[in-house]
Amino acid sequence: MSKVVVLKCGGSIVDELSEPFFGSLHELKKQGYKVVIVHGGGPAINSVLQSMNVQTQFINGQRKTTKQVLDIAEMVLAGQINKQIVRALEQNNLTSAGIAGSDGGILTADFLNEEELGYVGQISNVQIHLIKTLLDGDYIPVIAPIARTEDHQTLNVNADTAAAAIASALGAKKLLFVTDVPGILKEKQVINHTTPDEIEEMIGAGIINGGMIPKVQAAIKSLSQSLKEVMIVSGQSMFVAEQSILGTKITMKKEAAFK
Ligand SMILES: Nc1ncnc2c1ncn2[C@@H]1O[C@H](COP(=O)(O)OP(=O)(O)O)[C@@H](O)[C@H]1O
Ligand SMILES: CC(=O)N[C@@H](CCC(=O)OP(=O)(O)O)C(=O)O
Repeated sequence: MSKVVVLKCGGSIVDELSEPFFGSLHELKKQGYKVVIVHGGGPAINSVLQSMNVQTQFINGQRKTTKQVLDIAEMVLAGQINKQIVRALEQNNLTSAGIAGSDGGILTADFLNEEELGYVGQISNVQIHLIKTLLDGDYIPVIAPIARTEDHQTLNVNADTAAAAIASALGAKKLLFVTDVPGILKEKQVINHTTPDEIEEMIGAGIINGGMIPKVQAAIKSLSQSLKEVMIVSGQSMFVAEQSILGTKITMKKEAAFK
């Protein structure tokens, strides 16, 4: 298959995707990339839960998911947010098809920690057939982070983790986390380039915290021979500009970035 780029579109930014974001997608397609979008929707789930007076809690970046929370998460992710992104892409002349990771057997998962987290999945297998079929038809697959167990129980999956697993399974050349900050920030400055070792130090020092933690952890886990760099970029700026991508680049080692 031709070159694939996976974009993880954070829930923090889905309402604010702007002209430069769609311009970047057109630019990637022009450069010969097939684009896959995996999206989150944490803030939208929070607001529905709040309107229903249901308490919600995160443990290490994973939402504690009771049966009631699972139903709401699936409704918001695979319904509201998924369709919102497809509509925005179509409005910007990008043909797309919205699906969930639970469709076509894409994401199989085990319970991550049933006792502590409830219906939260840890991905055990990715089946890429449906994604490839859509890419072959020139659709941008837009994937909600919902998985199934081997015996068909639906599970809620952190979207950063889902994007990294899908990028690995597709042998993607690029994985970009599109979020509401222009990259990893240190003393209010964007770090242009960093490595897993430096990231561990920044987590230890509290420089990287909250929602940035599952993102950088997923990024590190996905680095491989085929996926040599992962980017964290803003959904409000053009992240593909004159062949170079703006944001924070994560590679195994510093030198690798200049090869
Ligand atoms: N060092 C850091 N640099 C940038 N953002 C950080 C950092 N540490 C924590 N964050 C937080 O991570 C957030 C992005 O993660 P998150 O809210 O989960 O977004 P998304 O919905 O896009 O996944 C930022 O808005 C910021 O508040
Ligand atoms: C298990 C788990 O935490 N699932 C996430 C799925 C959505 C998500 O990850 O959305 P963001 O990318 O906006 O954070 C949740 O319920 O919020």
